Amino acid sequence: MASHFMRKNNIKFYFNADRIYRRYSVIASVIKEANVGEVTEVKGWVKNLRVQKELVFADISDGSCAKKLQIVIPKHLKTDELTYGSSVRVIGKLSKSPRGQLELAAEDVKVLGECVVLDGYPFNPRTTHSAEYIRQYLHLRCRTNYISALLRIRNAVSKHIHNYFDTKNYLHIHTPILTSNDCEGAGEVFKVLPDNKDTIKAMMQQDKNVDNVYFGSKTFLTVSGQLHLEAMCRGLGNVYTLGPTFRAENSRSRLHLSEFYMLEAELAFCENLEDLQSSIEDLLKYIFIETRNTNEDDLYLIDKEKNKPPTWLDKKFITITYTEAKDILKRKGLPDTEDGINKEQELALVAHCDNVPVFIVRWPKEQKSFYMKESQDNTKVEALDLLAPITGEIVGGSLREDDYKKLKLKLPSEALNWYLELRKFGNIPTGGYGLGLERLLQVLCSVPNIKDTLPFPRWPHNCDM
Ligand SMILES: NC(=O)C[C@H](N)C(=O)O
Repeated sequence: MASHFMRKNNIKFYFNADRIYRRYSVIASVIKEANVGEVTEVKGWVKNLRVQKELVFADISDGSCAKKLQIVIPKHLKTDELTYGSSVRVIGKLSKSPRGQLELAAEDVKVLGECVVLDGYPFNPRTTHSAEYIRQYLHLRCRTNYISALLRIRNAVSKHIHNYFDTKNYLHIHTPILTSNDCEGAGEVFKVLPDNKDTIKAMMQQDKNVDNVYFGSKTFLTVSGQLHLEAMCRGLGNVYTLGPTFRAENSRSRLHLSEFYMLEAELAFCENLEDLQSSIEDLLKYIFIETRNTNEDDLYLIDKEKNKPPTWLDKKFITITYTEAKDILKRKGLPDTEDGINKEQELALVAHCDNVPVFIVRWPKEQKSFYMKESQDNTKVEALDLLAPITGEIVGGSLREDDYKKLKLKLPSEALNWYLELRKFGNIPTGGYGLGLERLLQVLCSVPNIKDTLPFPRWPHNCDM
């Protein structure tokens, strides 16, 4: 449509026979700049449509922010294709509504993509759809307020994480996704094999064991980048990674995914759990505060009642030992479990602490992984779990065993000799932790089901697209 353009203050303006208008801007910047009087082009999806006698009011959103822009359309510009859910391009003059809200008085409206609601479009502006209902439409659900707000917050949180570590001088390390180690030893690895007959045939001529055909040893999707981070930490200092992580756990619970994003940090020269704890607490508070600053509207869109700042933001996190935690649970009369602390018990402990996050420290060594440092009482390890409201466990971490002889005895496989060797050459004490990004989002936004915190969740029998 536009035949020429010109620039003013580095903004492109198009002009054709009868009008000059500012070229397409996302709604976030149109609202932010609020240039009343300017003729502007916007594009987006119709979220609401109210047809009145002379005018049609359409709320348009384009995903760039939580807010919608109201478009005021003279009746003669309304076509049959302009319906709820359709995508549109509108040119109009920005003005203030009688209530002082920014709106666009449409001069030109073009439907870019029709949306035939009767043809099976699953959403409807007059219905409040449940999260379960929306979850059936993974390919369309980013059009809903709930999911779009969560995905904008997810984007912001990952930026805040990188900013935080950048200001603290940590190096961001890309740890591998394909690996031969099962860091946690919990039997939850996905095995990777080539899906190509010729490759398999050629490889099998060298090695008859089908498990070993690809890289010469069993290959898994990573369950944790920790061991690789530990290697990097002994040369680069403080390091972290934020990437996809996989667990073949046969669980469909509201807290589990087969593929999730884990933030893992490894702290150089870290000699006690208290230092590890204060760095976790500092990070979490930073993310919560920053996200409230950057995404207040999105938090409000998700749930204006529940998403008030948590009461614990200005309180110190609580610390109790594993033994004390077990005593508390006993006094509360919860059935005892020999092996660790289950979800119900985790949430009971958080409630006991007035919903302030609580570190459970010094765990029985047989319950934890081989790499954890033995406590002075050698039945325990210097490990921590951080429990939070909604999810229970949100962070797991430990000091790492730095005694060569002890580690050698606990090493689960010779394939990890490289890891053992780190203790031989200029070793340093380190500690680190892993924080699941999706669980963090659950706590931050009060989201009951983890499957709503990422675009395409994977869980057993659910990997169709
Ligand atoms: N980096 C960490 O300490 C996290 C730990 N490896 C886990 O997966 O729980």
